[in-house]
Amino acid sequence: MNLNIALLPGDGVGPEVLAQAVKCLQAVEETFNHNFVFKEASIGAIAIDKKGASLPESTLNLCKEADAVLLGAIGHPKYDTNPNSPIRPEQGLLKLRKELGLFANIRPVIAHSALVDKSPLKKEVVSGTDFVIYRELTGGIYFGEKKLNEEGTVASDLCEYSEEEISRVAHLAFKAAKNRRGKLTLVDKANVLESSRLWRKVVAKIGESYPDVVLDYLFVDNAAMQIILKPTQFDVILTENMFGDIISDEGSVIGGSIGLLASASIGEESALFEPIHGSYPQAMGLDIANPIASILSVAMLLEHFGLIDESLAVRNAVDKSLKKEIVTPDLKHDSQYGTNQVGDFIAHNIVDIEDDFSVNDENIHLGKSTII
Ligand SMILES: NC(=O)c1ccc[n+]([C@@H]2O[C@H](COP(=O)([O-])OP(=O)(O)OC[C@H]3O[C@@H](n4cnc5c(N)ncnc54)[C@H](O)[C@@H]3O)[C@@H](O)[C@H]2O)c1
Ligand SMILES: CC(C)[C@H](C(=O)O)[C@@H](O)C(=O)O
Ligand SMILES: [Mg+2]
Repeated sequence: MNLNIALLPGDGVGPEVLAQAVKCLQAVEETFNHNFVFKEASIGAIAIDKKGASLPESTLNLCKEADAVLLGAIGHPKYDTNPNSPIRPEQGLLKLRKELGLFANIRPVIAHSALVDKSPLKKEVVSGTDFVIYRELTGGIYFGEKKLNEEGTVASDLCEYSEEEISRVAHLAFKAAKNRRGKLTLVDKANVLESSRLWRKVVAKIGESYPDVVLDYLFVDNAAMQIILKPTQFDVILTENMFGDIISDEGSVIGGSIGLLASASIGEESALFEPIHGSYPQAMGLDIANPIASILSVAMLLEHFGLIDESLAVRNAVDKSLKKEIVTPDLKHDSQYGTNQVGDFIAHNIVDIEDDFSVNDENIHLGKSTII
């Protein structure tokens, strides 16, 4: 397959983890005889420094022309410590999501069997966790009207949703639930918010056309508790933009590190793949950031294009690194392995499943558990 892939390394550890993802894509390209063309562009704080804009026009155009976008991370402490800065790295990512129409953000949360002792939660709580969050990505409070009065003493952010915005992501979530274990949980705050009540109405109506899927509802405060109390109860979680942002970072604790959680952002015509974590500025240049979230984003990219064996090959290589404990210090505090070595190990272990006799049933299950 020929694929044009736009690479946006971004800030902090973004370039370091993205480099490992690219190594893996190159290994897939070679092993399975594909042709991937990579073109790089800037976004975030580095783009502000270089071009005066967090999403330069040239970057946006490159992403629009590409088959897929692979992003590292954005964000810089000089903006985090100055929230009043009129120009911010995050604006670049939000604008990119909006311009590409990436309305569904898919974030799988899986407790890998080799890591159940690494979570701060008890092994018996996290074992068997396998759910996926469908987060609406281009609406809600992130994109509603923002106001600040002249004195700078009163501010507001509007949380607005239309039926159409809810239904397009809901359909994707129901389809995923149908292909998984048949359960969808809508997470909202319908006891308080009008927008959440609209979510319930629209999702309940759509649910009627998915009779194989059991739909239930949780208020977000309770959901935040249930996710760490009994994560195995979840299959697909559907939620609005901000709740999805928050509960996905919370969910990452289950697997042992946020450095493991990948995501796919899907639109009608574009798709972007990125770790859920940020630019982790404290780790920049130290070769300690976990590259697996970025590498598993590659697995999701390959699945998106129907390259299932290829995706499985990436997942199996990740699996091998976890089982052999070739991992970064977030998963093993005295680990001798850095970002680059973990990336090298995984890339070198990407083999066609038909030639890999070490693959066992668990690998195959893990490979197929992320349906996008
Ligand atoms: N999609 C994105 O690019 C994205 C996402 C979240 C935050 N951000 C931005 O990133 C900057 C830093 O934000 P933050 O500190 O709140 O969140 P962060 O995700 O960058 O880091 C939070 C903590 O998570 C852990 N962590 C993150 N990535 C890791 C990795 N690859 N390996 C191991 N551990 C990892 C570290 O303990 C870190 O202290 C901010 O500017 C923020 O706006 C960007
Ligand atoms: C950086 C920020 C705008 C972003 C978000 O809130 O969506 C991040 O936290 C994420 O989860 O991708
Ligand atoms: Mg986030």
